[in-house]
Amino acid sequence: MWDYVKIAVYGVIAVCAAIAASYARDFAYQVHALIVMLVAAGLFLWTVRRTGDPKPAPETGYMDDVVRAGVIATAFWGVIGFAAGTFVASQLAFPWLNFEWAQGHLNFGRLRPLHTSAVIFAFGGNALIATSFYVVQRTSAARLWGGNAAWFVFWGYQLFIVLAATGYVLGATQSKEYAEPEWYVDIWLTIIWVVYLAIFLGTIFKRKEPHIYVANWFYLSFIVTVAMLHIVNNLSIPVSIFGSKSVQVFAGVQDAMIQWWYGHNAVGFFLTAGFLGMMYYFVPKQAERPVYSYKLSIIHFWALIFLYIWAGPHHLHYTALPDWASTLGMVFSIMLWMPSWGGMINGLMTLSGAWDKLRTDPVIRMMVVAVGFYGMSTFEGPMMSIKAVNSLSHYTDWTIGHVHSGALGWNGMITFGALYFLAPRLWGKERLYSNALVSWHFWLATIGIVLYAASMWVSGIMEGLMWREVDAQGFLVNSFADTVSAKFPMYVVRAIGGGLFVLGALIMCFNIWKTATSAPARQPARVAAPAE
Ligand code: HEM
Ligand code: HEM
Ligand SMILES: [Cu+2]
Repeated sequence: MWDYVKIAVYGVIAVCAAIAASYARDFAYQVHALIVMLVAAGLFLWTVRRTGDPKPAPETGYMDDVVRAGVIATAFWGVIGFAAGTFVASQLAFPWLNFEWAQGHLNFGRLRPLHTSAVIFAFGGNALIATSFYVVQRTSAARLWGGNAAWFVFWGYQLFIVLAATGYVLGATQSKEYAEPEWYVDIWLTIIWVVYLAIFLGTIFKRKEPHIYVANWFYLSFIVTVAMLHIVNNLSIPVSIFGSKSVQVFAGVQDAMIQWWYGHNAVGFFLTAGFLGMMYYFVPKQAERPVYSYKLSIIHFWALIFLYIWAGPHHLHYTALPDWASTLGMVFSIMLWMPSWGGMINGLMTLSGAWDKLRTDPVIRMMVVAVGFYGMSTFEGPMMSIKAVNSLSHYTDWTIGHVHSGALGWNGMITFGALYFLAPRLWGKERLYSNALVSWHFWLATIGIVLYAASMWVSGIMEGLMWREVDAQGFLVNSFADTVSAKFPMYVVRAIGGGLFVLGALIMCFNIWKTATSAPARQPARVAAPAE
């Protein structure tokens, strides 16, 4: 019965998508309609062929297939996103890489959002979904709630990524940073996100462990807040149901404020709270030590989520935003330093009594560097939010350096650590294929980050100072083009740093692949064990 419902739904979607493709008012919309049509038609055929097959007995252990798929997707999108980053970095250094034949598709303007979405949503998002599914099952001693709904979230999310990425290259964008996808892609993501929330909550409700471990608090705040941010920032009215263009509901300074309320809290809840959930599970597990202070974890959780939500206006200093709002954002940003460092201290001190592991275990080294970069970028952020500092740093590469010390150092390294933790366990292996390769990855990535951050500090502060330099008569000394050409060496260094980072990620893919295929096996424990 259920199969027939599915067949009918897939069939209707495929037909509607075909109609939409034929009425499409723009090329991006048409391509998207065709992609949806093909996916729905494929699912239709697949379901038809399997209808009436005897159903396998329902599994009872932890649901790890979807986590395995998530690990592969994270590594895959990571390489794509880092490579895209290295390419756009090279385009800034060598403008001829904006090939004439690819104008309007593969030039910097089109590829930049492709990079940001690939790393944040495809790499980071898959890492968050996969690890949250793993962690919530282990800490609740319960199988994921909702059965195959987890697969819907996984594949639905990949479809979202493909629609977003192809949209950018074909020019469908609502021009809001980190929220570029157009209205129908936003609606699709909303549906996936609601199912994701249901699975996560459902698993927590049916937990056998009375206590809800703090990592789950962080994951939950990430899921709930991202839902809220996504819906409010994407309120828009499509120009036509058959076209990708839409018009934002908010306008002017209200739109800017909503956008940066979203943008800042995307950092706060997507790139921070979710990844803290990761830290709170994987660092203690890898170090084989309990969390340093459970009390601190609760205090810094509430302080963090309460403070983050007010800090958005620090992205709009010296704009049409009222002065008081900008001051409010600055004050909350400075206060945010405290809970951020509370989290960092809790992560680092979890190693107390196990510091020797830094010498022997490259995975724990990766996690410690991640937490260190988290501390650095959450010190730098509050400093940059001070209006006087921001008047220098804003619009410069300093911001880009800040972004990437958080993104590469914190998000990247903690994810690599989690993947290295997960790979042997998910594929039932005794250990990783090679710890030496983890060490190689560690050093390549660390040197890459240092080259990236250092070159951007130099270039950012230099261009900021060049822009404000005036002569005795009060005339500007430098033209804009002077500042651009002065940045050339730093741009080359940054691109080299990016290249090292990609190389490290490729080594990780190789290591995980070899772990899955040829590391010595271990007896897999597939039944739900007590919370671990
Ligand atoms: C190989 C690694 C990477 C390289 C070479 C790289 C390079 C770049 C470049 C060249 C830009 C554009 C800067 C500009 O417009 O001046 C950029 C922007 C950005 N990247 Fe990356 N990136 C890398 C990895 C990552 C990762 C892992 C993340 C996030 C998890 C990330 C997040 C971002 C964000 C959020 C922006 C926009 C920053 C802003 O608008 O202020 N990047 N990246
Ligand atoms: C206490 C924590 C933090 C504070 C107060 C903070 C503050 C700031 C400030 C003031 C800016 C510059 C705004 C501008 O001049 O345009 C900024 C930009 C940015 N920060 Fe942070 N930051 C923090 C942590 C982080 C972390 C941990 C990450 C990444 C994981 C991050 C990612 C970003 C991104 C992506 C931007 C660029 C936004 C854009 O213009 O596109 N921040 N942050
Ligand atoms: Cu912010």
